[in-house]
Amino acid sequence: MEKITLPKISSIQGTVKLPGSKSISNRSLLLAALGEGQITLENVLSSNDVDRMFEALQTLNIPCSRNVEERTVELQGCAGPLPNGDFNLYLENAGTAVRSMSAAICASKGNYVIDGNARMRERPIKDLVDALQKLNIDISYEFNTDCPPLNIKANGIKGGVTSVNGSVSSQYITALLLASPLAEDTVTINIDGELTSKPYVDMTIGLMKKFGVDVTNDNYQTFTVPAPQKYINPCNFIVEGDAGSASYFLGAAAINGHVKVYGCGKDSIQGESGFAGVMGQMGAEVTYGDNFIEVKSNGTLNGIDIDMNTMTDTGMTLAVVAMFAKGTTTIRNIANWQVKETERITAVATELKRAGASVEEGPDYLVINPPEKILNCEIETYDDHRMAMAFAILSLGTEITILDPLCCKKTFPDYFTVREGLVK
Ligand SMILES: O=C(O)C1=C[C@@H](OP(=O)(O)O)[C@@H](O)[C@H](O)C1
Ligand SMILES: C=C(OP(=O)(O)O)C(=O)O
Repeated sequence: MEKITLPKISSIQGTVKLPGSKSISNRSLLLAALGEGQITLENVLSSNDVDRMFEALQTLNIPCSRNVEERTVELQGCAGPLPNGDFNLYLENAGTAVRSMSAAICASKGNYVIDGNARMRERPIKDLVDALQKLNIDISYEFNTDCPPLNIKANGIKGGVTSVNGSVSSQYITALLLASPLAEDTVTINIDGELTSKPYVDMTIGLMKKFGVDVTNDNYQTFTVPAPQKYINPCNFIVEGDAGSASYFLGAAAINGHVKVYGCGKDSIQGESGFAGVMGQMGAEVTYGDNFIEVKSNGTLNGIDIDMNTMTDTGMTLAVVAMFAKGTTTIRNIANWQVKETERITAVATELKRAGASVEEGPDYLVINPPEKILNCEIETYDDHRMAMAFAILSLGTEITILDPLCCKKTFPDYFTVREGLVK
């Protein structure tokens, strides 16, 4: 579909059963593959990012089967490193899959190529490669670009001390952590600079614990993973609903409506679940339950000045909600938005301006002043699922056209259908 024109709507109302979290689906698939025993994963997301991870496990000949309708995956783990051999893995633009697989495969023995689509070939991975090279792993770039494709001549991980820049992506630290129990000896990871997106590292450590492995976190500056340790698969594991996907409905409800999302609640392991709290700070009525989050509009939203480093994905939803708030919204500490699906600071600023806002764009911040009236226009999405999903919220103010809306298939293929069921 080339574009979708969304008519102006007055409110958004209803309940949503959330699709599984992309981050938890991809972590649990890899953990299950490394773990000992048979496991059933439930509520696994079906979307490009997770499909590529599942296919990679199939390519590696890991015994696994999937029922997409029932959202389940059955898998027999390797009880240690992934299979040895020579394999090429294509992971499209799935950062979670490319980064974690690049480190995990180093524990095996063989020649592996890890590649992605054109945008993935522009997304930096040097910090992770440097950190792996410091552990004496033979990993290099196919084209000398500091980006995938990567060539890995894997011969196990000995262990030892490494360091990694923490300011570009937490996924590098997640990748090192997930692979470290497979080493022959303890791995110590020192973080250079301030670690970005910390809740994603907490998620990694929490899930490693669920699969039987301990990590010591010394104030996000040093992580120590005693090795070797074996991952043990629990019999079954339920993937939480995706808090990032929830934000498009909860953000719209904060403007005008009432939405309850199921599958993710007050004890969520996803930092992005804090997004509803941000809506609360702006003036919406918010309830966190055991397995739901509910947002009701309270009439007026006020602009906010906020550090969104811990909610890097839902910060984009906030930028669009800001178009409906009274006063200025400033979103800070978001430098790494530029190395994601697109250069997100620039993309968000450009499209908000197209819809009439006055926006100041900095290297790590956005200042958004909403227009008196949101303009009916065509929104470019830059092959970024979150651009398509977040900018659909503008339909609460005007008819809006979203170009290439199906780029949402990266994490939420049904987004526009589910949204349609809620519009009033
Ligand atoms: O570890 C993860 O699952 C993720 C970490 C975040 O990336 P950064 O650490 O690069 O901010 C986030 O943007 C991404 O969607 C998922
Ligand atoms: C940054 C994102 O994805 P990735 O896992 O590819 O980094 C995202 O989903 O917003």
